Amino acid sequence: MLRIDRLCAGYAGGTVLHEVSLDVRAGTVQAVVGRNGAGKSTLVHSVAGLVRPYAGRIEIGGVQVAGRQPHRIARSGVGLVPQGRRVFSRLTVAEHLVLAAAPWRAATPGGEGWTVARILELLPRLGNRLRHRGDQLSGGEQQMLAIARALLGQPRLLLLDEPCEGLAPDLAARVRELVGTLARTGLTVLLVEQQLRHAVEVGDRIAVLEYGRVVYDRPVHEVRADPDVLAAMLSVAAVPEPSAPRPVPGLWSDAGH
Ligand SMILES: Nc1ncnc2c1ncn2[C@@H]1O[C@H](COP(=O)(O)OP(=O)(O)OP(=O)(O)O)[C@@H](O)[C@H]1O
Repeated sequence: MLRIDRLCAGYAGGTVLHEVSLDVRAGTVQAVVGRNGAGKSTLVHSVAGLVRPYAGRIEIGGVQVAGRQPHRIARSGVGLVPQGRRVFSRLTVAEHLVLAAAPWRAATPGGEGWTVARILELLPRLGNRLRHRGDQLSGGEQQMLAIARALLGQPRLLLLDEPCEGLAPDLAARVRELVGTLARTGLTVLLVEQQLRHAVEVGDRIAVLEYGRVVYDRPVHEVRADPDVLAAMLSVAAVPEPSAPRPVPGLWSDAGH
């Protein structure tokens, strides 16, 4: 569904991604792990059209999109959940959802797509926060909103850039659970994670990016079955858990967890 072939990309300062290739099957989660500065966000931004590749191909559903404008890539079915959530501090949850569900993005008449109602069914906590502004939400709620906003664009491919960053461990686990749920609806997911042990919880394939190069890319069962590889990769990707002051109970539903 997503095929990245020998992608080279970077900034005025130099090349960040060196001939990166990945093949992501429809309805699967491809996790990409790597240290700070390995090029994970640059990869995600290249697929979303925010960074213009120097060379290589990016095919989505067989269509080459590398170098296209970001809005064209979004309309071809790519949703981005950016690092740091990027919700608007002054807009309410309802306003975010209304904007994201703009008419040109409306779900298909057959009801196949994501609607606000379906989103609120999946993430009921957002329904109780409709009048809250972005800056009044917890980190977990902001993350849910960022995912909801991306889903309302009716993506076939969802790009998630470190969605668990800065979340308490239990909330981070729920985000990964949600990612798994979304993949089971048929969505294809490219998930950037810093920690391998989190990536293996949800990824169908795990790739490791080091200094802008894919140094490892295998199905998750092979990663799990090979403790030596796991240890080596953990030393690549291991970073401490983000410290969070306290968990927020009942974030995902009013019935608590
Ligand atoms: N807009 C930019 N202009 C110039 N250099 C950039 C820009 N964005 C990122 N870089 C550089 O590109 C390299 C890769 O950064 P990138 O953000 O892709 O890494 P990352 O793996 O996502 O890191 P992190 O885990 O910290 O988000 C880094 O050296 C970074 O300083």
